[in-house]
Amino acid sequence: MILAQQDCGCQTVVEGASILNSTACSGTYLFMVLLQGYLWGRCEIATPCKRIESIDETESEYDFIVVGAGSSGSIVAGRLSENTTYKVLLLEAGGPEPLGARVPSFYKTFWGHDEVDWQGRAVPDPNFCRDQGELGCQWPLGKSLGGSSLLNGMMYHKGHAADYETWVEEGAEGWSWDEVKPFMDLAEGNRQVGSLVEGKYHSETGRMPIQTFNYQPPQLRDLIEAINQTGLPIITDMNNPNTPDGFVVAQTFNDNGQRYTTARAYLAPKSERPNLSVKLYAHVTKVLFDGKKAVGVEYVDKNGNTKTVKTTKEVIVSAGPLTSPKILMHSGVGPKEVLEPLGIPVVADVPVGKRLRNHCGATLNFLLKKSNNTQSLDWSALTDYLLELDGPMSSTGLTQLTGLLYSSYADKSRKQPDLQFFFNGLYADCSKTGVIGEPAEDCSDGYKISANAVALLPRSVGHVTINSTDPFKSALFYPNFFSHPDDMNIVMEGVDYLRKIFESQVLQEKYKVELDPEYTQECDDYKAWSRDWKECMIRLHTDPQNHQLATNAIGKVVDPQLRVYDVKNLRVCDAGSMPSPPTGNPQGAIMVVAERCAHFIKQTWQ
Ligand SMILES: Cc1cc2nc3c(=O)[nH]c(=O)nc-3n(C[C@H](O)[C@H](O)[C@H](O)COP(=O)(O)OP(=O)(O)OC[C@H]3O[C@@H](n4cnc5c(N)ncnc54)[C@H](O)[C@@H]3O)c2cc1C
Repeated sequence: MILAQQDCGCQTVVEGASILNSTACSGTYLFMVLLQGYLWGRCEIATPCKRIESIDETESEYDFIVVGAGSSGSIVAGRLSENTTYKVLLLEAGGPEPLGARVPSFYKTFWGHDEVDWQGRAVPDPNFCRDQGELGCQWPLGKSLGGSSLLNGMMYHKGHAADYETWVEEGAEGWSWDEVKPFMDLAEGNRQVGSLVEGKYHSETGRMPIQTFNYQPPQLRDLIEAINQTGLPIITDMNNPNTPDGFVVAQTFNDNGQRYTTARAYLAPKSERPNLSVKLYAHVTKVLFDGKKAVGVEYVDKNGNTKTVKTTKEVIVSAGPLTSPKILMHSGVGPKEVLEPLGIPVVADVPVGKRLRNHCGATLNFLLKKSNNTQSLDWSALTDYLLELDGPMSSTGLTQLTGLLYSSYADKSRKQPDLQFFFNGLYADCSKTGVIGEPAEDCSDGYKISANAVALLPRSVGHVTINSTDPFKSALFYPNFFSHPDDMNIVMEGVDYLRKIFESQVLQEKYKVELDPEYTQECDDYKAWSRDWKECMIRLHTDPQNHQLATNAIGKVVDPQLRVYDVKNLRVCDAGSMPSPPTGNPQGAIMVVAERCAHFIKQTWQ
C-alpha cells in the first residue's frame, strides 16, 4: 500500500540535486520518478518546516562569518548562533541538501553529481590510482548544505584514545582523549545506549543521531559468518575501547532509516533562529585583512556578482581540508614561496597545505557466481521504506559492515588498529520498473561486490598547493601515496585478510565467490595473490579514502584553539585542522574539532 501525500503544515519544496540524473541511475524511469514523488510526500522525510532557506542578500556586517556549511562549518555556525546576541553568517558555495540523500541506500547516488560534488582529482601519479589514468585519483567532495556529510558512508567512529595522544605529541596541547571527551558527548546522540552499546562509552544527549541501520541484507549475515569462520573477531561496538579490533555492523549518522548531515542536525530555519543567516551558492574567494586582522570575506554569488561582507569579531574557514588551504593562500596566508611567484601579497608566511594525510588502500572486485541476479530496489522495498522506514532502502547494504585489525606494523599496546576494511554492494539504489525480481542487467557475469583494505596510519605525506590566482580553479592535490614502503606492506597484509574471508567455505558454498577477471586482467602477468600481483593490484586499483586531513594542522598552521598563527580574528576549523589521522572513519573526530572550535570562540568573546 502506498500512502497519499501528507499535509506537513509547511509546503514541501523539491529543490537541489535529483535522484533522477544521478550517475547510479541515469534516465528518468517512471518508477524512479514515482519513487521520488512518494518520498517527498512523507513529512518525516521531507521535513518542510525545518527547511534551511538561503537569504537573498547578505547584510554589510555580522559578528561571525563561517565559510563552508559542511560537516564542521554547520556545527560551528549552529553552535555560535545558539547565543542569540551573535549575528552569524554561514556562506556555502553549494546549494540546498537534496532530499534523496536522506535515503541511506542512495548514499552513492550523488557522487559525481555536478550540483553536490566538487569531484576532486589528485594530480595523476604513476605510483597509484593507475586505473584512473591521466585523470588522477577520484575524490568526491561535498558541495551543498552538509558538505561531505551529505555524500559520506555515514559510519560513526570517534577515533581511539591513542589517536588524540598522538595529536598532543604533535603540538595539539589540550587535545588528549580526556580533554576532548566532553565535546564528543555534545555531538553524539546515540539511540542504542543500553540496547547495543554501553552508556559509559557513549552519549545519548548530543545533537547527531547515531544508530545502526534497521535493515541488513541476508548476504551480510553470510559475510559475517565467513569472517567468523576465518577466525577474525566480530564485535558489536567499534567505539568501545575494550574492543578496538574486529568486524562490526557500524553505527551510523542515521535516525531510524534516514541520513543525518551535520546541517540537518545543527542548523535551524530562520523562523526558529533569526540571528543565523545562511547564504547558499556563495563562493568565498578570499578573506579580507586590515594589516594582520581578518575583517571580512569576499564572495561571488549565484549571478556572478562579487560581494564583500564584514565581521566585527571573527572569520572561521571550514571549507574542508582541500579547499580551506586554497582560500587561505588566495588571501595571502600560506607559504611565501607559493604566494610570491603568483603575485599574492603575503599577509602571513605559514605552512598551509604542507601536510596532507589520507587513509589509503586498495579495492578488490568479486563476483557472486551463484547469486540471484536481481535488483534490490522494487515496489516492495519502497513500500517498506514509506510505511516503516525499514527494508533495503533504509540501509547501505554491505557497506554498513566494517572491520578494524592490527597489521604486523601496529603497536597493539596502543589499542590503535592500523587496518580498516570496507565492503560494497547489495544496496537498493536504482530500478527501471520496480517489478519484484527485475534482473540487474549490468551484472550479467554474476553479482558484483567489492571490498577494500585500507591503511589507517599512513606514513606517506603529501601536500596541497595552488598554481593560479583564479578562485574557481581547484587547488592541486599531491597525496604521495605509498611513498613510504610500510604503507604498501600494510595494505598487502589487508589484502591477505580479504583473500581469507572470500575464500572461506561459507562464501564459496553459498555464492561461489571469484575475483572479477575484468578487474584483475592488467595484473594477470603475475600469479594471483603473489606479492607482485598484490602490488600491481594496489597501484592499479588504489582506494584513496575521502579522509583527507592535516592540511591546516594544529601546531603547524593553527594554534590549539584553532587560531591561524601570525594573524588575528581568523580560525580554521575542519578536517584539515587534525594533526594526524584518527584510526577509523574521521567524521566523529571532525565533529569534536568543530564543537571545540565553537566553544573556544564563545569563550573568547563572552
Ligand atoms: C564519499 C565519502 C565517504 C565518506 N565516508 C565516511 C564515513 O562513512 N564516515 C566518516 O566518518 N567519514 C566519512 N567520510 C569523510 C567525512 O565525510 C569528511 O572527512 C568530512 O565530511 C569533512 O568535513 P569538513 O567539514 O572538513 O569538509 P566538508 O564536509 O567537505 O565541508 C566543506 C564545505 O565547504 C564548502 N566550500 C568549499 N569551498 C567553498 C568556498 N570557496 N566558499 C564557500 N563554501 C565552500 C563545500 O561546498 C562544503 O560544503 C567520507 C567522505 C566522502 C567524500
